[in-house]
Amino acid sequence: MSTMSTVRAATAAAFKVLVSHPNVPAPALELLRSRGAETIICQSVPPCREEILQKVSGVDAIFWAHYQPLNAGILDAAGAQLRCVSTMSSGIDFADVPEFKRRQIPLGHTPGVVKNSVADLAIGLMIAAGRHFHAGRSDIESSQWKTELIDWRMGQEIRDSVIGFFGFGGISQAIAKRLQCWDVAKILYHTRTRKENDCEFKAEHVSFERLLQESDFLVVAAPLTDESRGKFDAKAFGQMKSNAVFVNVARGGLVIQSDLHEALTKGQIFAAGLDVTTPEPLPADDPILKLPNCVILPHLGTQTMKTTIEMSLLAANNILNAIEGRPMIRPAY
Ligand SMILES: O=CC(=O)O
Repeated sequence: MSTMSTVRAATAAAFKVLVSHPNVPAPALELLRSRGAETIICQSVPPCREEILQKVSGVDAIFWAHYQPLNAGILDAAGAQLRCVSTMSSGIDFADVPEFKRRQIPLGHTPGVVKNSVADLAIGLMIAAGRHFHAGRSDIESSQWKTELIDWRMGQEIRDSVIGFFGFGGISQAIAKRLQCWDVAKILYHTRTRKENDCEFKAEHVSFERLLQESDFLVVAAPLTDESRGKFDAKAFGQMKSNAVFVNVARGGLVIQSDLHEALTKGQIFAAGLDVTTPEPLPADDPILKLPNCVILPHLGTQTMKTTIEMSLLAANNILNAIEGRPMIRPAY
């Protein structure tokens, strides 16, 4: 045994980590094990609550790798020795944060590392929705090519457009950064307070009303909270431009989906591109899937191998920091 590994074996106290999904990337599991963790891995896909409740008993840490409720039931089943939890997600709307605070259990998550893959996908949705990717494909399948018409499937261009962001954190800023060379007219954003670094992106902080009234493309990239839930309702869609393209890469809960359906059907707004819906999974017969001007993806924002590995390593490092007595890298509260 090398001197280094002798030291590690002598200093690393063994601790148990419940990993809630069998497909967590190997580098994260290897990192945890290299620092003394015994990993207890749930095998069911989709995750089975009973298996989690049974295996979580007595662990020191929980690596939560899916969007199922993370609440008092799980914390009780783990027991009083539980020292920390990290999700492998940016959003933590499925976690009962007040309960974590009440019990003073550190909770980590993985924002930041998701920004590039989600930003790429958001730009994809802006173009896909603005340029009729969904209806165009259906036109081909139903032999409805209308190239003889000059105004057939006219779309919205990003060039010279006002781009609005609801939320201006890492994801919105990564989109704004990409758009710097797209000749946009203006970048607007709405957050509770002005961001100090907004001049980097030549972005202007505006009221929610101005965001709605002036955006040609409106991108939602903000956490789902009590304040943001249902923010995009009939009243909001009613204030938007008829050429507006609405994109949501955050959470379905920020939108009243039936109101969005109506706005798209009535032509109150031009199109929508959604990576997130209510519910998820969306039933195959949901009316929103029938709309020609709505492009919908099954929550693929972070689904690249590079980002998934980065998320898993950040979640593992959150846990290791807490176990080793340091602050988590990305604490959720
Ligand atoms: O939606 C994805 C995430 O919260 O990481």
